[in-house]
Amino acid sequence: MEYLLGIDLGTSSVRAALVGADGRVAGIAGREYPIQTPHPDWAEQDPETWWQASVAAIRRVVAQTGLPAAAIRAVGLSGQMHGLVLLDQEGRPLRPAIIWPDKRSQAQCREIAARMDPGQLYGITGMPTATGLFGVSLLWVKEHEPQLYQRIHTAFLPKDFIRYRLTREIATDVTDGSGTLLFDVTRRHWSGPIVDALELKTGYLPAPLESVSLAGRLTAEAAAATGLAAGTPVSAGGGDQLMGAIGAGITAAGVVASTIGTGGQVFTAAGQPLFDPGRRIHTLCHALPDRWFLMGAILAAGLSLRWFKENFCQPEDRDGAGAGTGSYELLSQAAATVEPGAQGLLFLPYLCGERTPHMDPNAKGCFIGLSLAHRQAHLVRAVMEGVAFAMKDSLAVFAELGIPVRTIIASGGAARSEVWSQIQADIYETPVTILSNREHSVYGAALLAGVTGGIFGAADLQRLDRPVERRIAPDPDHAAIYRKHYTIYRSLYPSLKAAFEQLA
Ligand SMILES: Nc1ncnc2c1ncn2[C@@H]1O[C@H](COP(=O)(O)OP(=O)(O)O)[C@@H](O)[C@H]1O
Ligand SMILES: O=C(CO)[C@@H](O)[C@H](O)COP(=O)(O)O
Repeated sequence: MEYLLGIDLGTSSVRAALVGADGRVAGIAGREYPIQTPHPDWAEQDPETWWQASVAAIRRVVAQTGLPAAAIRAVGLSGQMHGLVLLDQEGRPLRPAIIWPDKRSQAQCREIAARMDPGQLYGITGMPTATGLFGVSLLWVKEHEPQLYQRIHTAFLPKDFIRYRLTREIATDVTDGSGTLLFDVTRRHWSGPIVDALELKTGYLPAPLESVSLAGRLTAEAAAATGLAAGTPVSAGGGDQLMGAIGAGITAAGVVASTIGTGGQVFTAAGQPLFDPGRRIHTLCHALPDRWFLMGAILAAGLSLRWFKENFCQPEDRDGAGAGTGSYELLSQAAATVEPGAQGLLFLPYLCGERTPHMDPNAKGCFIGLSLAHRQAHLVRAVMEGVAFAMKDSLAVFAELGIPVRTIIASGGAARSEVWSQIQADIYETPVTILSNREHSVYGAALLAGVTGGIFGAADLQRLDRPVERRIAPDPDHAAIYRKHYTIYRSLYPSLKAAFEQLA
């Protein structure tokens, strides 16, 4: 049988998966790396570290499956979105990549709003202006590192660096391009008027390919490093959420994803670009050439629970052997002992500011309603519920815009927890489905490589069987409690906005 290799360059780790021509995952391996914060608001990663981690993950998954390199028909790429990677003329990184959680560029956001009407900008890009977006970070580099800016030969996105090291081809794709704030999402190309208005250049922006396109072939140098065969085709690939959509089969209206990983995303597919007059959702190019992608994104989703665990749950952290998953299991068990509503306790998960729906880098995390009755388990449950309320805000925007929500597919680390999955179904008031294969992004990257490599047709991606692990129905009694709490939750941000600004 022939196999496809998917690589997903995440924010915390890179994952490599081998998928057979029958659509089954033969093996998966990962390698973690840190986020550097040389200043409190900064978030950077070293592209060379990404490459070394990718090589290690590829070698590990190939060794695990024992497959010969010749059996791998094509390589596909998925990656964390919005980050800025800058190369010099020799193809060397000019500086660490500035990645999506970075918040240094608030002044540039204001400057962009002064240079271009925000409604007009959103109408072209489909992106609300926010710190951490490629275009905003690029403007920061131009203003703060002008000498380095002059030496930019290539500006592209995180997974593009991995493709470059595999093939030595400089390229990007429409899905990642459409997350930059410099892209015309309807025309699926860089926007000349925006680049001109921000006094940037187009010369260093690679032509955007459709995700299924062949972007290059593995060089002898990359073959030696990875153990793969020289000449193996490599597809353009795309942003991790878009590859996740391919992996989970989200290619038509009505099927919606709720992903609670480090960040959280609610997304679906559409036959045409759709723009939110409130500029709360992101409209991106879908990985299928005739489709678009509508997404609400929250910043501290799983990250909120991780923050709580690491700072306030030392015994659980220790008892879970520090392995991450074990300690989350203990917290899930604790949350399950508490009634829905956490005895009147609410949590706002704005630990890093917020994107959808508030688009406010100054928003702050809060527990509201604390009393002497509350124990640690109540706080854990409130964190899980607060994250689900924040995700429901995106579903509420979808409802307002007439975007249908018939099925919700949950994924990310939170879908490993029975209690958190039930909380999602109860708060969304919609059944939640969990697929057996939870690694949607790396799986989607491999499937798309199958189209590039000629194993699948694009239509097969939609038809492929995606076995269901479980379906969770909302509990009507819980839903009634959460409906009341959600009304209170929604009233809190407007009441606290001014205080958040003063605390910033
Ligand atoms: N067993 C679990 N129970 C509850 N939450 C979990 C569990 N495992 C992971 N998580 C949550 O998922 C988050 C990690 O999600 P994951 O999708 O693995 O990360 P990434 O965003 O790096 O891909 C953690 O921060 C945690 O909040
Ligand atoms: O910011 C977004 C989407 O807008 C994220 O999708 C990032 O692309 C990183 O995702 P993870 O590495 O947390 O899965």
